[in-house]
Amino acid sequence: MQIEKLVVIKIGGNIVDDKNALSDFLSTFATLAKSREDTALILVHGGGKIATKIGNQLGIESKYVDGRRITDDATIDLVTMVYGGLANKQIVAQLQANGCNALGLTGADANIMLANKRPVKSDANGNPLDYGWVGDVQQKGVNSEILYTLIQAGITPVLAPLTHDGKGHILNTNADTIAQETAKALSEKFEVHLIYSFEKPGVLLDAEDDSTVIDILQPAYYASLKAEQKIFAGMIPKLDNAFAALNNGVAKVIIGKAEKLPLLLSGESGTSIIL
Ligand SMILES: Nc1ncnc2c1ncn2[C@@H]1O[C@H](COP(=O)(O)OP(=O)(O)O)[C@@H](O)[C@H]1O
Ligand SMILES: CC(=O)N[C@@H](CCC(=O)OP(=O)(O)O)C(=O)O
Repeated sequence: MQIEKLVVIKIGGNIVDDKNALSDFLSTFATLAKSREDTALILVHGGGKIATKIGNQLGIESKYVDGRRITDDATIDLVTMVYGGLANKQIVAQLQANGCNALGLTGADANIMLANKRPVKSDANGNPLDYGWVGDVQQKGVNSEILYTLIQAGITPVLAPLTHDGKGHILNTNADTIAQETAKALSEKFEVHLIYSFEKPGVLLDAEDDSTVIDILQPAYYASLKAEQKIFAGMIPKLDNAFAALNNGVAKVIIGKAEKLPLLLSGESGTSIIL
């Protein structure tokens, strides 16, 4: 059967770090990957929490500015090992165990994602802000041809949050951005849906109260909730990526609980992001 749809699913760091939640998620993911012949899946994983934990064990301190990790020389080695190795390969092995033919990739593999090292900027106080080895994906930096070929061959790509600069350096790129860029690039070839799955049931009116899920979020409402600081931290880059995806050809974006993956796909759970 012709593949007409693609769902890019991002799984957040708190699930990647929770053995039971991850194993349940991957079993459901594999079932979905096998069951819908006209729909392909790509999995993008985070892993920030594990990198922070292992960094602490190794004496490498984690520092974030605006939801992005400051990535010095020691940190890029750490995240290359954790995202490109431990997290990616454990996920791939579990998908294989569930009968899903997954292939784990960083952005350097098969030149999947080219990025530019983020230039040093000024912070709010006028001091230099150097993110280190953090990459912003280049325009047309996603190798959609190779992802398309893999999908057509029945392979499920599993993407780690690492890119490369084409000059031999690995760069650290937020996993929400990897998912958005992948979804955007492939929307030239498929109808693409983007799902941000994490430990909460959606975008919440009160981040501490799971019963306050916002069903539909549009840009003006987002701006006012952000101004009131009801949306903060990692949810800001996630939503910026969600709106960027919709503005660039992605058909649908849903944010919700990893446990509810089938219902997120059918739009029966989570927050729908709408322009
Ligand atoms: N309004 C909100 N609704 C839900 N989560 C929110 C909200 N505002 C901030 N957050 C925070 O954003 C986090 C999700 O972003 P992030 O930590 O980057 O997770 P992930 O690893 O899944 O991308 C949540 O765990 C929560 O603490
Ligand atoms: C540049 C940057 O911040 N990269 C992220 C990549 C991992 C990630 O995004 O993981 P989650 O989805 O679990 O947050 C980081 O190192 O934390």
